[in-house]
Amino acid sequence: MTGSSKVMSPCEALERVRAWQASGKKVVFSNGCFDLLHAGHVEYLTAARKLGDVLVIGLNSDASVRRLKGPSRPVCCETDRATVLSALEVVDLLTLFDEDTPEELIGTLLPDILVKGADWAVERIAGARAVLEHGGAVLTLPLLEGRSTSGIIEKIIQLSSQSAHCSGTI
Ligand SMILES: Nc1ncnc2c1ncn2[C@@H]1O[C@H](COP(=O)(O)OP(=O)(O)OP(=O)(O)O)[C@@H](O)[C@H]1O
Ligand SMILES: O=P(O)(O)O[C@@H]1O[C@H]([C@H](O)CO)[C@@H](O)[C@H](O)[C@@H]1O
Repeated sequence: MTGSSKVMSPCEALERVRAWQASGKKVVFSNGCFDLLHAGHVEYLTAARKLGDVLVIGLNSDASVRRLKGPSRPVCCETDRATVLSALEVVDLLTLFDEDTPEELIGTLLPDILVKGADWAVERIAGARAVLEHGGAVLTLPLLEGRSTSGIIEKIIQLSSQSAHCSGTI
């Protein structure tokens, strides 16, 4: 499917997930803000996809990201974040959620495998209980050290203040 056709409403996503599961496919789910995509995201999503047959992403809406990461975030709007993520070959389906956590979405979709990066302890992962109670698995994947969206933002801020000093504008 092309990028845009991978982006669906939660209802459409549920239909697709149930159809995949009915045909014996293992559905992997992960969620996140995915603001400025970096190599850690790509490696993690590639590894997540290999855990099953299809990868479904729950993407935080702009309002959700703002509540979680502060008023200056996200840098990229939800439409752009969805476009970038769904262009990755390893992503099979993407749906937005507006809540603070994907608890409700995961409880509805009931994926076979729920994955987050190792920055999240399993007991803190939203939706873990529902997936485990339904016989699924909850896993964390290693982080690619030194990569983060906030780190990229910090680096840009530092570089711009250095260039401002050099040009004498501050
Ligand atoms: N360096 C990394 N290596 C592997 N996985 C990562 C890495 N950074 C984030 N992830 C995973 O990617 C998903 C999305 O995380 P998120 O969008 O918060 O990335 P981030 O770079 O940590 O952003 P921020 O710095 O704004 O918190 C999460 O499941 C997280 O565990
Ligand atoms: O991009 P992040 O900050 O890794 O994504 C968050 O993950 C939270 C996690 O699933 C623990 O619950 C989730 O609650 C939050 O909505 C973001 O997706």
